[in-house]
This record gives sequence, structure tokens and C-alpha cells, in this order.
Amino acid sequence: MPDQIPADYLDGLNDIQRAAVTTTEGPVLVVAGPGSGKTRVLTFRIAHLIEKGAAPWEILALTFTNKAAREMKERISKVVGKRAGNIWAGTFHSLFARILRVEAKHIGYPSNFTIYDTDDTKSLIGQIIRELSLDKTVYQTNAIKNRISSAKSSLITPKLYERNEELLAQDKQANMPLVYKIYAAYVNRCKKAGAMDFDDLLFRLYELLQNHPEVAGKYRQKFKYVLVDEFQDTNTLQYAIVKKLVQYPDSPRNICVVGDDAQSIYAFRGATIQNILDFEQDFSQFDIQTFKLEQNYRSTENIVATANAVIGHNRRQIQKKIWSDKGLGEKITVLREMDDTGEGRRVADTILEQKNRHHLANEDIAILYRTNAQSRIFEEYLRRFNIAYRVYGGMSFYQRKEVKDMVAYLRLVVNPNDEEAFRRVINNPKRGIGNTSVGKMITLAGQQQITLFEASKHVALAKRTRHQADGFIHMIEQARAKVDTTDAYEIADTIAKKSGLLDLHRGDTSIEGMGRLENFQSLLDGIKSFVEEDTVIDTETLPDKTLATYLQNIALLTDFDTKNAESTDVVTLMSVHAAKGLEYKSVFVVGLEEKLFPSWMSMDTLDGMDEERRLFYVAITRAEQFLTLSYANTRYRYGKMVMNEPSRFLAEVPAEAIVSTTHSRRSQGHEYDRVQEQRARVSGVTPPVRSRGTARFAKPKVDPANFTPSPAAEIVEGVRILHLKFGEGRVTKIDGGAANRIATIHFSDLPQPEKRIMLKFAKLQILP
Ligand SMILES: Nc1ncnc2c1ncn2[C@@H]1O[C@H](COP(=O)(O)OP(=O)(O)OP(=O)(O)O)[C@@H](O)[C@H]1O
Ligand SMILES: [Mg+2]
Repeated sequence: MPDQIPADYLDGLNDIQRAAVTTTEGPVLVVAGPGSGKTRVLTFRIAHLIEKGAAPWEILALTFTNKAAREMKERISKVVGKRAGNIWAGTFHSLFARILRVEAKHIGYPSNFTIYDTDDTKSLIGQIIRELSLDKTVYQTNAIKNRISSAKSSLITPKLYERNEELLAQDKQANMPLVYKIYAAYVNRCKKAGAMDFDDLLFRLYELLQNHPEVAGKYRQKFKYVLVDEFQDTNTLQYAIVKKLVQYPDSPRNICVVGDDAQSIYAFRGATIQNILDFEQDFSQFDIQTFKLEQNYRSTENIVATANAVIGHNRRQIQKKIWSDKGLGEKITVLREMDDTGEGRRVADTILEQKNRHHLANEDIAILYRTNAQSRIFEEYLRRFNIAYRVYGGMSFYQRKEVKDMVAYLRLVVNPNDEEAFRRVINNPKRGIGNTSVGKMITLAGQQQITLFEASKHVALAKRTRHQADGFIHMIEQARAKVDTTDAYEIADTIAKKSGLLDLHRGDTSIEGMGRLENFQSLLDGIKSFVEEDTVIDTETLPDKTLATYLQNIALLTDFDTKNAESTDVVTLMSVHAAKGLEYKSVFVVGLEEKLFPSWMSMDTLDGMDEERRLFYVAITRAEQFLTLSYANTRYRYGKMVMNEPSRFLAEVPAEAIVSTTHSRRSQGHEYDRVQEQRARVSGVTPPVRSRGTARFAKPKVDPANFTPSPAAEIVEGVRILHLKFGEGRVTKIDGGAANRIATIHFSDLPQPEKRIMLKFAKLQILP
């Protein structure tokens, strides 16, 4: 009998959890650390409410993701059966959209209103800017979009905006005095089109509840129980709506919110920890009951101790104790690698090792990074090692639009007959070669049995379009002329600039736009690594650094996607933001370097640093048994090798909780260190002073920025050289043809001292 409720379900709770679950009437606040069972309390509470006779549709449960809501319902259904399906559980946006569809007529919208995504919004704003004949270099779409968005989040209507001296002054200051006009037109047009953007879903609901007491009353009576998970990440407007929904006298005020101020990670979207403090205040006269959960059921003591130590570095927080009785468990492993490629390889290596040694399934493992663009290198190595994975909450790297666009250009350079690639890029970025012109090309190509690319050269076009097409053709052909003689990076770099793609991405300063720029750059950096890496020759065949080979490599990698699409036993890759609330037996937090994690964008303010630390705290508290932290000493950023300091967060991990910083066997970090120290003594090059905080985590002794490679032609038999990775060596032999000179170099400090290195690609500095 699936609908039967097991009598003993409350046994799965400790005393405080049980009290929080069974205190069903009146406001309840649970503030507690990670893994303490906050989400479990909400889930059991809903089951308990239904058990006590509440109807599922009387329960409104607001979660941060739809996935979280689905999982909650699944668990509840184990207790109460299929009635769980009727609970109102979901995200703020999805549930509010549902209410708005029913009540649309009250606010002059059709019930089948469309929801505009970011691109729709931007395109409409662009349109309005044109119609108002404003200078689009001054009135930038993104800036306007942000202004409109924050106005809505602060409940400022176009009418209020027009009268708001402060906002008007700000706009004047920014040389955009007419923002209020654009805002008014935008709201008008959305309404005419029967469309709401994401902000409207909150804004309009608030308006509805505010201006239509009878509607508000209806929902207050309907939702007898309101629950909010991850309350620390709600913004002011979301909280305002929640308050409206539980307003007396219509509502019985049975509201339960759970959260952890130390895990608040959405300040950049307007979330404020203040909401937790306000909640306590706002409901104080209604007999609010506060529960503190202290036992962590998720993680081992080592992990909990680490988390406590890390968050202790933040300035203010609600005091919480948190402990675990799961035993000390494994110590935390820190992986240090020479470069990002090494990091990718090492993490994949360690995953294999953990799977073998601890019998972990893929689905027990997650790799967490600060920015989505970091997924590339891990995806590559997981594929090579044949470990199934999925990028959670996003597309896998090579499926992302900005990556595909650039790859299409490169495909076209290598193969001008590639029609898919041609069609994808001919007017992307927009260069005034619209559908009509492309249509003409397709017709001509069909008539004359030639490729689209050929057709584009001969087709009759208006003068301006012809000029644009010629520029495009010239760019591709110029690059094509070099494919066999130039390395892949040089061509890609040129195309990135000449095509206008780089400028396009740079010009978009929205949060999504910055993510796209990072992906775009990561692709270029990957090509750079492809060209620069493995100049050491292990076999007789020469490494091929051409664009054609590069494209072939990634095409083979992409093929892996379809193979793994069905499996659920996959390693999860995701950003730390997306990992909120989740848990895995083994967690890898990667890219722990200054400017990356903490992000360079947050480093200049104390608030920003605190938020980065909370993010790190969220990341490490996802781990149940194994926690691995990794960083690379160098990585390509914008096509240049940069040296990275280990993240300050590493130094905040208690030394006694760490296994020891380990180097990859392959990266030969030890040898490198010794060689560099020796060299510093000999030549007077001072190794950079280790900063106090991160002293336990070694950095390379030579800043790549100070390393000046000598021209390949000067590398001859007998010279002493310095190699960034292998250290000091002596050239013992030169062979190979004039175009492919290969040096045999003896690095006395390496276990296998003899290396054969291609001079065309290698970077070597001649020593005096
Ligand atoms: N009393 C309990 N007995 C057994 N397991 C429990 C108990 N309480 C919680 N757990 C388990 O501990 C883990 C963490 O619980 P939960 O996810 O609810 O914590 P949380 O406080 O919501 O964490 P976060 O802050 O990360 O969202 C889950 O696997 C949960 O099932
Ligand atoms: Mg939770």
C-alpha cells in the first residue's frame, strides 16, 4: 500500500529536528550549518503535515532549483505516496509563473503570456534604442538591461523611476538621461506582446498581491503552510512576496524557513543575509520558534573541522556549532600541478584511483569549479580516461554556442566546403549578410553545383553586402593559406580577432556575457596548450600542431557525448554555485588559485572576499568522505602563460587535516624546485618570496613572465638551457630537418634525464 504512512518516520530525526518538524503552527526559523539536515527537516515536515491531514495543495515549498523540488517530492512520496505530486513545490520563478497564469487577467496579461529570456530582453531593448534614435554606443543594451532589472527588483515602476531624482541623476551622470524613457517603452512593449521577463515574474506577482487584496487573500487562505529552503539566498523582493503570502489575518502564518548565513552565495544577484535577521525581527511578535541544528550527518570530522576553520576567517556570521560523529575519516588531499593540463590529468588519474581503491561509482564523485569555463580541461581528461561524466546545469564545453561558433570558423578555414560551418558563421557576428543574401548563395551553389563558399564569391549582391562578403572570404582564405605552415593557435588567434567574435564577447559585460567570454578564451587557451604541450617527443613521429589535427582531436572528443548520454552513473562536473544543497562521497574542488578562486572580480572588497570564502565553504561541505583540493602553478589565460599563486583558502585549511601536498609523478615538481633553487643560487635570480599565508604550498621559482625564451636558431649543440618545466639542461645533439630541428637535451636532475624536444615549439632559455 503505497499511501500508507510508516508510523516510525519521525525516528529518522534527532530531537531538535523532530521538534522543528512537528512545530507545524506559527513561524519557524532553522538556521544551521551544512549537512545538519535542514532540507531533511523540510521534507519530513511536509510529509508530516500531510500525515496530519493537510491537503498537498495547501503546501507551498519554495526551493532553489526545480531539481531540488523534484527530489523533495520523490522522498515525500515514499512516505505519503502519490499525493506528493500535488504539493506546490518548485522555484520562486516557476511557482509564481503558475500563479500569474491563473490571475493574469487582473494585471492585464493573457494567461498564456510568454516568458522572455535574456536574449529576448536584450533584443527588445536594442530595438527600442534604435527606435528612439539614441546613440547605441552610449546607451548600451546590457547596461540598460541591468538598470531595468534592478529597478524592478526594488519595486520601482517606470512612473516611479521618472520621478526618482536619485536615479535620474545617476543616469545623467552616466550620460544616459533617457533610461527612464527606454524603461517605460520596454514595459509597454512587453505588455503589448503579452510577455514577461524573469524579473516580471516576481515584480508582477508582488504588484498583484499588493493591488488586489481579494486575490492575495485567496492565496493566503489556500497556502496554509509555506516553506522556504536555502533562505539565505532569497533577495529582497522574494522575501517581500513571501511576507505578503503569509500576512495576517487571512494567513495562519505557518511559515518555516531554513538556511545558513555562512552559505549565502548570491549577493551579486541581490540576495541578502539580512533577510535571515529580518525574518527573526519581522515575526518576533508572532511567537517565532527558532531551532539550531548542530550535528552534521554528511561529512567526516576532518571535513567538518576544515569547513569550520575556513569559515572562521570570515568577519561576521551567526554563531553556530557544528560537529560530526562520523569519525576523523580520510585526510584532505591537496594536489599541486605545474599547469592546468597537469591538473586535468591528475584529477582524472585520482578519480580512477579512488574508484579502484574505495569502490566508488562515478555518481559518487563531483568536480567543482569556480567558473564554467574551467570544465574544458577536466572534460578532456575524463574522456581520454573513458570516465563517463555530465556537466550539470549547463552544456558540456564543446556544445556551448560561443565555442561552437569559433570551432565553425576553424572548420571552415581547414575545409571551405563545410556548409554547416559556413552557414553558422557567414553572418555571425552580424556583418549585414542576411538571410536573403545567403539564400542567393544557396541558389547559385545549387545551380552551378559549387560549394556555398565558392558561390559566396560570385553571387550578385548589393554593393555594401558584397564588400562585407569579400572581407569575410579574404579572412578565411588568408588563414587557409597558412594552415600547413602555421600552428593552430596562431590561426585561431587571428580569426578570433578578425572575425569580430572576440570583440563581440568582450563587449558584453553582463554576467552571462562574461561567462561566454571566458568559454571563448578557454577554447583559445586550449588550442594554445595543444600547440605548446608535448613538444617532447616520445616516439619517432613528430607531434603535429596543425589546425587540422587539433580539429580532429576535438571532433573525436565530442563523439563521446552521445555514448554517455543515457548513463546515470556519471561523474558530475559543475560550478560551486550549482552544487548548493547537494552531496557526494568524493568531491574535487579545483583551480584553487588566487584570482581564480577567489575570483579576481571579488578580490578588491572585503565583502567580495567574504562571499568567495562562503563559496569555498559551500564547495568543501558537499563532501561526505573524500575531499581533494587542487591547483596549478601556471595556466594559459588569454593565450599567455601566467603564474598563479595558490589560493589563500588553501592556507586556511588546518595543516593537521591535510595528507600533504602531493606532486604528480609526471610533473616532477620536486626536481623542478631543486633545479630552480640551485639556479637561483648560481645566477643570482631570486626566487619570489613566499607569502606567509601560503608558505605550505609551493609556487614555481621562475615567473613565466620573467622567462625569456631564446630564438630556436640559437639552440645548438653544447649550450646550457633552462626549460620551464624540466629546469636546467645541456643540449647534447641536434637532428631532424631544417624545419623540424629536434634537440636531445640532458636534464641531470630528472629521473629520465634524456629528453628529445622539438625546437619549433619548445621554449628554451639559453643560460650564460
Ligand atoms: N537525523 C538524521 N539521521 C540520519 N541522516 C540524516 C539525519 N539528518 C540529516 N541526515 C542526512 O544528512 C545529509 C545532509 O542533510 P541535508 O541535506 O538535509 O542537510 P542541509 O542542512 O540541508 O545541508 P546544506 O546546508 O548543505 O543544504 C543527508 O544525506 C541527510 O539525509
Ligand atoms: Mg539543504
